[in-house]
Amino acid sequence: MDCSEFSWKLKDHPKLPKGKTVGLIVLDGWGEANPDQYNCIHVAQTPAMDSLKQGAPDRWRLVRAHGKAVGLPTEDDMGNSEVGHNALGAGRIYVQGAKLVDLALASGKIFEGEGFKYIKESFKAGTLHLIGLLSDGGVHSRIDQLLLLLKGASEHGAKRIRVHILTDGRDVLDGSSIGFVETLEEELAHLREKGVDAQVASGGGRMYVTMDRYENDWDVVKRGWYAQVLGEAPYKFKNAVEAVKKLREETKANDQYLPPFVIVDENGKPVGPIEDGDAVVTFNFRADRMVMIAKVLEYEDFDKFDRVRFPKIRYAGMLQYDGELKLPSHYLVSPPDIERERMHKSRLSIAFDEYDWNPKSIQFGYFNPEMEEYVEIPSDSGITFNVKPNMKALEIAEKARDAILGGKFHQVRVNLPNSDMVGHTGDIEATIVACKAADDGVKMILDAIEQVGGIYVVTADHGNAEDMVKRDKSGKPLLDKKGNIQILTSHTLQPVPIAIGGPGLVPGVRFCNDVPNGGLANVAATVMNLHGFAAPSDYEPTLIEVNDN
Ligand SMILES: O=C(O)[C@H](O)COP(=O)(O)O
Ligand SMILES: [Mn+2]
Ligand SMILES: [Mn+2]
Repeated sequence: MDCSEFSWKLKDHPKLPKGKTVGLIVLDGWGEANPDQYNCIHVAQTPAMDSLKQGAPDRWRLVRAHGKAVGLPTEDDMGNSEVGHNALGAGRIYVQGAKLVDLALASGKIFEGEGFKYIKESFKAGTLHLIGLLSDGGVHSRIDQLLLLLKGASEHGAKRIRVHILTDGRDVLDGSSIGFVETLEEELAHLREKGVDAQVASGGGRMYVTMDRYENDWDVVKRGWYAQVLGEAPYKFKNAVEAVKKLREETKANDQYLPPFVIVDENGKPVGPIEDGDAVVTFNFRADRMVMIAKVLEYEDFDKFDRVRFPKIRYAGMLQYDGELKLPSHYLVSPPDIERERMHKSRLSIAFDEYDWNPKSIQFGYFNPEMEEYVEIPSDSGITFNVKPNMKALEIAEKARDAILGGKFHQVRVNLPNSDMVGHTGDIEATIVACKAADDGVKMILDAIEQVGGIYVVTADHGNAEDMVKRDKSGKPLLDKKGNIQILTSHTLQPVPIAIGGPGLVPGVRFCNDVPNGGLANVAATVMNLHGFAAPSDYEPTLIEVNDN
């Protein structure tokens, strides 16, 4: 784009007025699916969301929130917060991290880039360590990418490789980690046949080891540091398959929460602590749960916990995880270059500290600090969210309500996390409570919009709570070997609702019929219209039209 021609200024919408307060609610993990007992949104009392659906048929519709509509490689890829919020904020479909890594691996360019050249310098004298989430979930990482990376690294000179695994059970079925470790072990055995000294060195469950986010709990990262770098953990095993099987049995922990372990040799010595001169790659492409470990691995000055030993390593991320902090400074694949959202309106964003549209899930930061404010409501830490499924929905809704009534902002947007965070625990009863809590929050915010004569937009970033069971192709719940239903802790491929309304909405506004495959990326243009602006021409088209009759 020629910068001299570019202007952030948006054109006026030909028909829609400016000056209305727009309340934008993103329900986290709230999709639309068949109504049955495993659809927690259906089972829960959700009068506010029900009334939006039943109230005005041309102001409620579904939009796509998975697969190619949000820049993911295939239609089998479920949506997630990062890609969903990116699409919502960017108004266009950008190829996301998963696909960028696929392309770089397929073309081999990943091994020619600056990041790989940098770590390669350690291959002669040092060990290559790969740390990341071991599953095929495709949200944070993918095992097939790890296997290609292992193969490519060994072909490019890595002679000693150690893998530090984080078991999933959140984006994939609980218990599936055993199979993923077996697959990894097979590949490591192949490498060993070819003369590469390759082994798993440590591990632990993703929610308990390493993959914390937004500095919620540094102990999570510290446990990982001890296992991966210092070679110290409460559990020691000779091999990783045995480790995962035994820990699941003995501690009754699920894959997400397995305690940290290290692999030791016949003499009880850890096989792969990270030492001076080694190379380290964190192979997750998604950023949010990698920023903290990137800081620990990269920052000279660090005071969140005592690292005991800070090895001199060459470290690269799969992607750069934080564009503002330029963290890590070396990376194998460039992240999506998402243009900043264009919105010249004052706004308040309120989020539970797990997510937000902006700035954390994407690398935007403040557009204009004088016109924006971000509010974070701290989450409960140290518990799984099924214990307190109401979470902070009430506090979030009250903040949003007060901001709307206060009249300082043109736009107040809010993320209600309950259905997603509790849905990930796989606890169906608790998820039903969570959906009701989110709906209560919606009601409070819609009431405030009503009072100020504003406009609301209610949507979601991806599905989760609307389907809590793994199904066969015909939609029938799948049973495990013991005859129990297989609980689905992950997101889904389902579309999500979007509803508009409020006293400030011009009566003729409705969803148009000519965007039948509309997705989350179409929401930005829609919201711009509701603020009285036309969207830029390169945006995905608006979902609304104004009927003058
Ligand atoms: O990181 C997580 O919690 C899950 O892998 C995905 O959930 P999210 O995309 O809603 O964050
Ligand atoms: Mn989400
Ligand atoms: Mn989620």
